[in-house]
Amino acid sequence: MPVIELDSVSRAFTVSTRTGLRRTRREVRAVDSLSFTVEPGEVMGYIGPNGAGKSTTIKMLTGILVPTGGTIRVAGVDPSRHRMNLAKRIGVVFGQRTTLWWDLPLKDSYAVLQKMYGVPRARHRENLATFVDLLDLGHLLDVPVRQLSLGQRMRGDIAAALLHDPEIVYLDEPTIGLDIVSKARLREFLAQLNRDRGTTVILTTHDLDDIEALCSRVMVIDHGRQVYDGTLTGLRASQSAPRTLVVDLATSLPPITIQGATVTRTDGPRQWLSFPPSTSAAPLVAEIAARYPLVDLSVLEPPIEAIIAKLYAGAAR
Ligand SMILES: Nc1ncnc2c1ncn2[C@@H]1O[C@H](COP(=O)(O)OP(=O)(O)OP(=O)(O)O)[C@@H](O)[C@H]1O
Repeated sequence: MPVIELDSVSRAFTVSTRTGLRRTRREVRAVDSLSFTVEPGEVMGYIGPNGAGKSTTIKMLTGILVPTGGTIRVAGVDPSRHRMNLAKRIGVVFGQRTTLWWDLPLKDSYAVLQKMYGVPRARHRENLATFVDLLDLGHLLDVPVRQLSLGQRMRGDIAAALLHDPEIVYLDEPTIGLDIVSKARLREFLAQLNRDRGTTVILTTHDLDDIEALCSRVMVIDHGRQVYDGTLTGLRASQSAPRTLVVDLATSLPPITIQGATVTRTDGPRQWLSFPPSTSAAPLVAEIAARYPLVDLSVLEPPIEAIIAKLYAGAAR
């Protein structure tokens, strides 16, 4: 049974603008007839250009905002009507701002959260020990949040969002501003959380490496409407961006001729062959190996940034 269900969900805002003495009001449809379901344990990337409606969707899923149309169920309940009860079953991390108490040491914030959520002491201790270990928070527990670096604070925030064992976690730009090593560690942690605890994760990000590293499913929205829902592989195929087979031959040769692929570049014994996204590389490799002195090879996928840019541009048109 889905843990998240949206049926024709819309959210409109009335914005007023002033030109000279005239004030005009117009309606902005931040989310427009959105329908989708998420199964328990899924890790879904939720992406779209600026102003696409991602934060508005997440706010409706947490019950902060009420839809102006359609219905939402999260963990079986309407989020805006059961916001307090639902809070015990979800975790939220906003990369841009902390939910921790600025002047308190991390460990005091965690103690407050344990009381707020009514987490049994033994379970709290167990969870805290796990997250302190996995997120390397041991040396930071006595430090007031205001003194933490961005990466340290983010790790602290993620532990805070998970201490009450939520079934669903919404992460809004969790790796924003982090260095490469911190990003990699955070992604590893989230993957492990999903693997070990079956936590459902909805991840909003502009960092497509987050999506590549974590998400079995990606949903793209633009102007409040869904423009793609499926796997990353499917997304690549849908935009028909070609894949590239890079072959290293024993010697420099003129461009090789293979059915179903075209040489786009050569550099000494290395040649780049472009082939359609719907095709498997296996028969091409077999043919090249049979006819040419093949030493090594690799397959390059089209950069995901290029595919997303193409998709956004298409949706905008
Ligand atoms: N409280 C509000 N009042 C008026 N308009 C709003 C409000 N909140 C959002 N909007 C508008 O709704 C649209 C969607 O905004 P939203 O913040 O959901 O986008 P987003 O996809 O999260 O963008 P970003 O990637 O920039 O964070 C935008 O046009 C935004 O200006």
